[in-house]
Amino acid sequence: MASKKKVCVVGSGNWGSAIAKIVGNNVLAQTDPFDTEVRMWVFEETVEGRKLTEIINNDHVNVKYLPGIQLPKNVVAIPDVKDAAENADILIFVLPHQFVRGVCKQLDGKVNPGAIAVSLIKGFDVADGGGILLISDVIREMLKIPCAALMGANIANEVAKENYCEATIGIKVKEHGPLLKDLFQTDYFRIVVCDDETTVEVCGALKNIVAVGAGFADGLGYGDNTKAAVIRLGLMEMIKFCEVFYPESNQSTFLESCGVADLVTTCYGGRNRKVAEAFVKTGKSIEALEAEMLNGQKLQGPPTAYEVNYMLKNKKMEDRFPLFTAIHNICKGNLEVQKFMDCLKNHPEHMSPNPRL
Ligand SMILES: NC(=O)c1ccc[n+]([C@@H]2O[C@H](COP(=O)([O-])OP(=O)(O)OC[C@H]3O[C@@H](n4cnc5c(N)ncnc54)[C@H](O)[C@@H]3O)[C@@H](O)[C@H]2O)c1
Ligand SMILES: O=P(O)(O)OC[C@H](O)CO
Repeated sequence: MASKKKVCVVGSGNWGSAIAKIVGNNVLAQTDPFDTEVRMWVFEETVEGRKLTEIINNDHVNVKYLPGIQLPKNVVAIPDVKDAAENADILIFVLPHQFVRGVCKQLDGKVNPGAIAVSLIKGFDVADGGGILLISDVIREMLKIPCAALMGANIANEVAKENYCEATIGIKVKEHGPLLKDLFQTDYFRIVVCDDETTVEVCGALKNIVAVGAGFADGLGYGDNTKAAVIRLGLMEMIKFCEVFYPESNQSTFLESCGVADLVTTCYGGRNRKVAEAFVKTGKSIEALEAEMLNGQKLQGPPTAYEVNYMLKNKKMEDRFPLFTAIHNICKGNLEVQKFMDCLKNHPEHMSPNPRL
């Protein structure tokens, strides 16, 4: 008889904890093929005098990152990532993208060579030579295991409350589709599997930049029509980005939850939007507001804007992506936020002749 598949969640922030709830319940309901214990790596910290791992293992709540939500008792918090990942068959990577290399370094040579990974991480990694890497590429290259991606319109607090939503799993290895769908799907979290893993992941990363722009528009006092324009121009740049840098990309993937749906939800309900609005209204730095407003949660939009700009600048292509470029420059203090409206008004999408006619 084949041994049961052991699952490890690498990360335990807001989304990491919400997904551990789903996966913990799903493995209990499907003891074939899954082992009933789900190990969750927790970056240890002290919360009100107690270790966070101790709180999660005794009270079954991540009081810091997902307060008020009961985690299943079979989700076991472990402070050492090597112990958490030991012998795992499925590794779910779900941590802020700025930490992924450091965590993979700790896991180097320690993961089961037959394991598969799935990345829920939104962002890029800057590469030598002026380019960027997908986070799944970093995981594949550092751990030498295959990696899928799960992205979608999934604000963690809403998913944790079991409000209906959808997600997209992008795979490169066909057999991973049904297994991962069984692991993640519930009646309130509906999954579509597609074979365009790259676009799934690129959408998840880029929409966070657009969400920062949506927050700027909100902070400047504009209404929903303006935000819709930010979303549309952002979407056009996302599509162009895939056409230019990932020509194998399939445009129909933008219609999955990982595409337009995630863009919309993030531009209305996400953390990037919220902090960007406060940036305009308070004049404080993004870093200060992240610390002040998010209680340890991390923004992905501003670092992703930097990573994208790093590549665009190196390739002398900033002017082809003026929205992404302006958002990065505003975050860095190189452009006044009031100039954001000029960026929208003068966007090449409005120039004649219309490139699509
Ligand atoms: N929160 C959401 O609604 C949501 C939804 C979908 C996808 N995502 C994506 O999931 C990924 C993880 O997001 P999240 O919301 O779970 O995290 P989060 O924003 O809650 O980040 C906090 C986590 O980072 C950990 N951390 C802090 N310092 C660290 C360090 N030096 N090294 C390693 N870990 C450290 C903390 O312990 C905590 O677990 C991100 O890429 C995010 O874009 C988030
Ligand atoms: O809160 P944000 O802005 O990090 O966005 C959360 C998720 O990515 C939405 O799917």
